[in-house]
Amino acid sequence: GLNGQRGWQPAWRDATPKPRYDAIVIGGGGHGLATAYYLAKNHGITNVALLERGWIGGGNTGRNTTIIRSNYFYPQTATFFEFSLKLYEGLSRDLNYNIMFSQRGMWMLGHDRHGMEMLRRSANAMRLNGIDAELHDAASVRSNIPGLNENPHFPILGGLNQPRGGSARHDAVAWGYARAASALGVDIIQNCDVQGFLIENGQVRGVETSRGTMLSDTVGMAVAGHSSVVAAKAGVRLPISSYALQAFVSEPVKPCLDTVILSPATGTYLSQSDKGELVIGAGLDLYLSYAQRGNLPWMERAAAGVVELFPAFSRMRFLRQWAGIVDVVHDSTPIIGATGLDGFYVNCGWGTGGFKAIPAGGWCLAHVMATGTPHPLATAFGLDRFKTGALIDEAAASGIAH
Ligand SMILES: Cc1cc2nc3c(=O)[nH]c(=O)nc-3n(C[C@H](O)[C@H](O)[C@H](O)COP(=O)(O)OP(=O)(O)OC[C@H]3O[C@@H](n4cnc5c(N)ncnc54)[C@H](O)[C@@H]3O)c2cc1C
Ligand SMILES: CSCC(=O)[O-]
Repeated sequence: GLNGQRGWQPAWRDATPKPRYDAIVIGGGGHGLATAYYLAKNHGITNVALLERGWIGGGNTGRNTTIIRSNYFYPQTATFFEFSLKLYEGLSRDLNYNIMFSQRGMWMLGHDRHGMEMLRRSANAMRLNGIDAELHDAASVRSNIPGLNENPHFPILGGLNQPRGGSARHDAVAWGYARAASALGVDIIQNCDVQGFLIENGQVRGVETSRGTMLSDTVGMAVAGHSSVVAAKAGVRLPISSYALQAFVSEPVKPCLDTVILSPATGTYLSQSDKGELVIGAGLDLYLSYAQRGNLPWMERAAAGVVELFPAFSRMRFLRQWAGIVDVVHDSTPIIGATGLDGFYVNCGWGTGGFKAIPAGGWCLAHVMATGTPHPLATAFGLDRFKTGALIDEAAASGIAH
């Protein structure tokens, strides 16, 4: 076995449910796993159960196109996503697990004067928030990204680069948090579907699951596209609509693209994985759905967008296509915090852009579960903003998938 241990050691204990925990986290994606880890690491709460109805990382965290960036507009969101990026920068060391975070830069392309105006606005907002941002003219974009098309339909007028942006291996983020949380005492419990809540006088007392009842006065939920469905079991309504967001990978080829590109006008974003596949994203399905599968119209549109940018890729073949169910909210800003049911807290509303938020999202959900008060970075992300109207409209920065 490894390091002289007896036999093969799993990365995390496949724990047997206990009747009572100090905290329960529902959802074995990145946000749930990070929450469980930070409950133990930051707050010393180790008698924690992480409940996942399938396998950890099987939801959006294992299905996304892995773009990490922090080019948001408003101080609240820019500060939050920049904190997340900073956590990502030290995460392999913190978890002692190589998440393969590659700060290869992240380019947003400007194809017309409106697009360039948006990029200038984004760059100014980033610099005002102390975030690295570089505006480039067309010649500089082309010198940094060889092979871009001379395309009259989508001319390259310029681009915004965030040099510290990039991508990471999504499975490794989930597995790294799971292994580190398990080592601190967290019970990782897979194949455990949360089917109901125990509630007494407005206070959560536990959950009913496919593997029995587990008691706790503190329950956190991070289930992304299934947030409305699960919260409804606790009598909590969330302003979330669930859509399928698709992604694709091509057959693996030799290294040909060494950065991350988002092209709002073509509705395409792409990078090249370490295995050599082009990782391609496109837009949301325009109808509500829980079907984690792709369809031909988006494949055609994604292929068209890639070829408009890189004609040389027109001979490549798609290898796989899939979808995840994303949790879209009206202002494209997350919801982290209390729900009105005492002891029950949520982390959701990430829509198409919550992979980059996993470290900070877990950090802040753990904080409010441990202390009962919102983390300073998440005070603006409360559910109450949908009553007060204090929305933070990040639709323009939250990704190009809307
Ligand atoms: C195709 C695609 C591309 C994307 N690209 C990017 C990107 O490039 N950059 C970026 O920042 N974001 C991106 N995202 C968004 C990002 O993937 C998500 O916002 C993020 O992964 C959400 O993490 P999570 O832990 O909240 O949810 P998930 O990883 O979906 O985990 C939720 C878990 O909850 C479990 N669950 C659900 N119901 C129950 C229940 N009743 N009981 C127990 N468990 C339950 C599910 O099985 C699931 O494993 C993309 C998403 C998709 C689908
Ligand atoms: C799915 S859009 C990717 C992102 O948020 O950078």
